Amino acid sequence: MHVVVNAAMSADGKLSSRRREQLAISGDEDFARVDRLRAKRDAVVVGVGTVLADDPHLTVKDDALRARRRDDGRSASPARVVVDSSGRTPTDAAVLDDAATTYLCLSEAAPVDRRLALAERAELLTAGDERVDLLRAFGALQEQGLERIMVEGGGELIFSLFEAGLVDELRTFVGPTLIGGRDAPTLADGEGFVAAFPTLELEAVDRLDDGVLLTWKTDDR
Ligand SMILES: NC(=O)c1ccc[n+]([C@@H]2O[C@H](COP(=O)([O-])OP(=O)(O)OC[C@H]3O[C@@H](n4cnc5c(N)ncnc54)[C@H](O)[C@@H]3O)[C@@H](O)[C@H]2O)c1
Ligand SMILES: Nc1nc(=O)c(N)c(NC[C@H](O)[C@H](O)[C@H](O)COP(=O)(O)O)[nH]1
Repeated sequence: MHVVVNAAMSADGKLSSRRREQLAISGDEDFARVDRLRAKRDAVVVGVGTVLADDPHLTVKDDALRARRRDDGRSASPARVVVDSSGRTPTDAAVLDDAATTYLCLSEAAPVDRRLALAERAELLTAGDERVDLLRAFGALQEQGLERIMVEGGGELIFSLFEAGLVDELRTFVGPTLIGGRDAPTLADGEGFVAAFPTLELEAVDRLDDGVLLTWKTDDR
């Protein structure tokens, strides 16, 4: 399995404002790059915080990219995956439409009524007691044939994936804006590391829109 985390952040490292609403940090060029990256992957993963804040669709948008996937015998868009301990994904969320297969990674804490409501629209996987056990959940995704994984956020999930040692590559678009705010989500939130900080190796620096795309490889994979 190969896991690439992709996100856009402001010049001061925020993914959104303290209101946690969807905020376009990327410009057209970066969104087109994200679309090409999606088109190359087997699955696109987000945390439920991102579903609740952004209601993303996570599909490939460009017709030529969709057609190329179909020509290769694949679905037009990769599978979508939501990491959602207690099944908070709304049943009318855009990721649950029929544009692609969707997996919900739940924990044992997800109530039965939520499971029943969501099972009609998604494949349910369970790993972990209170929170989703990401090592087990990603192992289950691999068993489904999902090898090339892209993670699109948010900050809580990204931190946990680094903590679990699951990240191979990190791509961050740093946009020309400053958001600020101690409560605004950053690229990696969660508890934070105090020792054994994951180290990264810089692979590429590319100017894009009015910002910069940084491509990093992780050292410990
Ligand atoms: N700029 C970008 O590229 C970008 C991308 C995605 C999201 N965002 C923004 O980020 C914010 C949402 O991010 P977030 O950090 O609140 O939520 P998130 O998307 O990271 O989801 C976190 C939630 O996932 C669930 N979860 C289950 N198991 C988990 C585990 N082991 N580790 C971590 N989470 C687990 C928990 O309910 C947790 O609250 C929104 O403001 C959104 O607009 C920005
Ligand atoms: N690359 C990127 N640049 C941004 O400026 C931004 N805000 C996001 N945020 C990721 C988030 O999850 C978005 O909501 C989905 O990228 C939307 O995906 P859709 O168009 O609905 O398929 N991602």
